[in-house]
Formats: sequence, C-alpha cells, structure tokens
Amino acid sequence: MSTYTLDTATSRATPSPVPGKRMTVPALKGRKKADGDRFVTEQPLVMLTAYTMRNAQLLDPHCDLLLVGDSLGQVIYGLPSTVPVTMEMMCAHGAAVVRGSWHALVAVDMPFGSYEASPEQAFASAARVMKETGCAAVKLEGGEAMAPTVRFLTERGIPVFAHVGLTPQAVNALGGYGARGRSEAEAAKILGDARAVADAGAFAVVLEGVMESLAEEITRAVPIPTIGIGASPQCDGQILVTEDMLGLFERTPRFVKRYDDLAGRIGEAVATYADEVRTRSFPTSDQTYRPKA
Ligand SMILES: Nc1nc(=O)c2c([nH]1)NC[C@@H]1CN(c3ccc(C(=O)N[C@@H](CCC(=O)O)C(=O)O)cc3)CN21
Ligand SMILES: CC(C)C(=O)C(=O)O
Ligand SMILES: [Mg+2]
Repeated sequence: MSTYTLDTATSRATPSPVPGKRMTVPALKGRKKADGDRFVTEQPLVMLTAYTMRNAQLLDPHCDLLLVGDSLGQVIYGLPSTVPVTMEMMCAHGAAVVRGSWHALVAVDMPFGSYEASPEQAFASAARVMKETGCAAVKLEGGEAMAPTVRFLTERGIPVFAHVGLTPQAVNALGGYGARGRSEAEAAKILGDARAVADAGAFAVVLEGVMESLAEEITRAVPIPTIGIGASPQCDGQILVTEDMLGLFERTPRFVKRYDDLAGRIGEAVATYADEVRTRSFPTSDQTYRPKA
C-alpha cells in the first residue's frame, strides 16, 4: 500500500524506494565485536549530515546513519558558530529529515544550552526532540562531565550518541577549531571522555578533530562504534557535513574531501537561466500555456 496520511511528525512524504529495514540502535551496537584485547567492526559505517527532507531522500539509500547536525547553524542559517542554534531549528529540520528517510538511523544534535544544566533538563529537551521529530536517537557533546546525563537518558529510553574531542559548541572555551589530543595530557583526557560516555550507555561516539593515534586507541578501547570526522581511517565509521563533501559550502576544514563542485555547477546553471531570461530565449513554447491548435 502506498497510501498515507500526513497527520504526525513521522509520516513519510513518499514510500520507500529501497527494500530493507531501518538501522536500529541494537543492530548498530551488534556491529562491533570483542576480539582479544580490542573491539572491531567488520565494515565501516557510513554517516552524513542531512537538514532537509529532499537531501535525506537522496542520501538515505547510501547511508547507515544520518545526522541532523547543529552545523545547520552555519550551513543553513549563516550563523557564526553552532552556539546560537535553537531547539526550534533542530526540531523542524529533524522532522523533515525523518520524513525523507526510510533506511538510515536518524540522530538529531541537541543544541547548545538545551542539555548541559542537568540530566533533568537534558531529558526534557531530548524527549521533546524525539516526540517532535520521530528520530531514533539524540547526540550531545561532552565526555566525563556529561556521563551522568548520558546514563540518565539511556536508562529512560533515549538512545544517546556521544561526541568527544573537538566539540564545536565549546568553541568559546576551546578558542578555535584546532585538532585535539596533540599533547599526552589532552589525549589521556579525551580517551577518558570516550570511556566515560561508553560506560554510561552511549550507543556510538563521534570522534572529531583528533590525532590518528588517539582515534585508534579509543576505537580499540570502547565497545561502541567510533564515527570519525577529521579523526583518521582508524575509526569504525566516517561522517562529513554533506554540503562540505559536495562542494556547496565555501569554507571547509582540512579533513574534508570534495567529491563534487555543486556550487560551481549551480552557478553555471543559474547563469544560463539568467542569460536566457535576459535574451528572451526562456520560456519557449514548451513551457508556455497556449490554446491547442
Ligand atoms: N560546514 C561545516 N562543516 C563542519 O565540519 C562543521 C561545521 N560546519 N559546523 C560545526 C562544526 C565546526 N567544525 C569545524 C569548523 C572549522 C574547522 C577549521 O577551520 N579547521 C581548520 C583548522 C583550524 C585551526 O587550526 O584553528 C582546518 O584547516 O582543518 C574545523 C571544524 C566542524 N563542524
Ligand atoms: C560534524 C558533525 C559530527 C556534527 O556534530 C554536526 O554536523 O553538527
Ligand atoms: Mg554537531
């Protein structure tokens, strides 16, 4: 049956074009196995960001996970950092992405200020995100300091994706977006952060902007998948901001590989349209309503 109603946040705009079930949190956990003194994943996990229904539709068949990242602050709203991003933004874009996906596990970033004050504040915010979007999990930044919150949420039915290393919501405290874990003391701190959130029940962890040796150490140490961004091939999976890898966002960090130049291609298409309008070569009779002959 391809009939549907649009009466809830989670109903789909279109039926699934791809067979197979949606990735679940338990299935994801099962991807990593104990092997002697380390943990291993057979095949790397594929993750990208999505902020809109249409992008979710295009990415979903190829991805294990989709993240509605608070990077939408910079990428969609032109804000200077992720700090000003609101719950309203995350809920609206989260619901759109869930409507455009069938296969991937959708996680939504908790925005700065919505979870740090207490486990109770985090639960209220995370429950709202899950109710309003239909997502499978929430993601929050922080290590040891957030571990009690991670436990509080997971014990109450909210799967938590953790995020350690370079945590962009702390840009004002970190003083920039430089790679983390360069000193031994900082590397030890980040390893402790990853262990703490894994012990507290997080089902996966983003490692952002860390040295390869540290990413390898964490990936071997924790029983949950590590998803890297600027964190080397040693991770159990990779994530990039979709607009970065498609060449749609002007300023990109060193860890981005550009797989296309969509900004260039959009510029060419729009320049052609502008030229055709100005020379009256668009629209032609094909695009014009006229009485039938
Ligand atoms: N479009 C986009 N892509 C991202 O990867 C991203 C966002 N936005 N917004 C949220 C955070 C912020 N991130 C960032 C932002 C900037 C750098 C950056 O400029 N890195 C420089 C080094 C900076 C330094 O050493 O101080 C680089 O060249 O890698 C890195 C990560 C990652 N996230
Ligand atoms: C870069 C990823 C991990 C993220 O948190 C985001 O897109 O907001
Ligand atoms: Mg984020």
